[in-house]
Amino acid sequence: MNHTTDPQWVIKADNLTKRFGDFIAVESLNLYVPKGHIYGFLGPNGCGKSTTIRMLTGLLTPSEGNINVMGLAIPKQAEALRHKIGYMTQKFSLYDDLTVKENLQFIGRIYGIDAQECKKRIDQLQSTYKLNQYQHQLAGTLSGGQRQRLALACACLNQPKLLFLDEPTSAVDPQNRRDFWEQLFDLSEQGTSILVTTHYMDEAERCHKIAIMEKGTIKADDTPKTLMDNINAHVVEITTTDLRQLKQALSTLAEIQSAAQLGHRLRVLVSKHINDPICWVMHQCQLHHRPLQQQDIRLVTANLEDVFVSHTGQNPNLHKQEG
Ligand SMILES: Nc1ncnc2c1ncn2[C@@H]1O[C@H](COP(=O)(O)OP(=O)(O)OP(=O)(O)O)[C@@H](O)[C@H]1O
Repeated sequence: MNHTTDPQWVIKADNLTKRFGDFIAVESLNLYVPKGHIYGFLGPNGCGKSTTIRMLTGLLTPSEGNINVMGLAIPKQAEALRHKIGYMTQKFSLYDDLTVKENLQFIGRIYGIDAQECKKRIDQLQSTYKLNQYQHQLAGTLSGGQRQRLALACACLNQPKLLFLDEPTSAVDPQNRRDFWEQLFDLSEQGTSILVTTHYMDEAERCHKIAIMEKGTIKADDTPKTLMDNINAHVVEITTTDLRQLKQALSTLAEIQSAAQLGHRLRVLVSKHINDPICWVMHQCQLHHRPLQQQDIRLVTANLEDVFVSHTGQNPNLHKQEG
């Protein structure tokens, strides 16, 4: 593949592999992120998302493969890349014993931004990310949402054209997550491309494109809508009593990709090769002495969580709790 500057892609990774001893954390991964996109990176805990980001940002040397980020060959030109990107790590690398403003000033000095220009940008960022009233507060005393806004402000101080965000909303309430995504769309509109990892399906659905990763490889990548339209399963919902036992019974069948309870409903993914999933599920329930009425069962439209489960065999919310 030609690794000269290609305006269409902001990230191109070919055959990327990372081994830690005998363990393969990332295996022959190909990733293409179009310029201007918010690109979501999904996958269970430990599937290799952060390792991939660390290779893409030049912090970790791949065992094999080629990386080109914004026209730069990585890791060879990692130093040049550092000035062009922003990176918000999972732990929001803030200095707890510095104030909000001091954190921003410190980052400004690391980037070598001229003092007057830096002051202007800090004023702007503190205003954009609603940090003005906290500017003299120690970062260590901020709430989760405030820390997140400060971390994003720090990542944006050098006006990057590409942002890497590793689980940026994990400690943040729904309203703050919503506001955060509005800020991401503002950045996107201003021409910033964004690669963001998340375990939240509602966030994944907001992305222009997503990749679903499992055990070091990408299982699927496309727009959320295309992935939902082309899911390789029928999605069936059952409303009846004894859902726990029904779930146990259905889960043993090879044709059932997953069965998950949602309140009074059981959401079941049935293999696509079953022609009439309603009839087939009703028959299986009958065989397990749990007959269903026609009104107890219906075909529903796939959501992104169904897509995730069909590719990874796992429930994204379980990963969050385990993580
Ligand atoms: N320096 C290292 N040495 C050995 N193993 C490592 C190292 N860094 C990562 N790993 C392993 O590589 C695998 C992938 O880890 P990674 O942090 O990339 O996962 P992730 O998809 O980002 O997970 P999460 O969603 O929990 O953040 C894990 O099994 C992890 O233990």
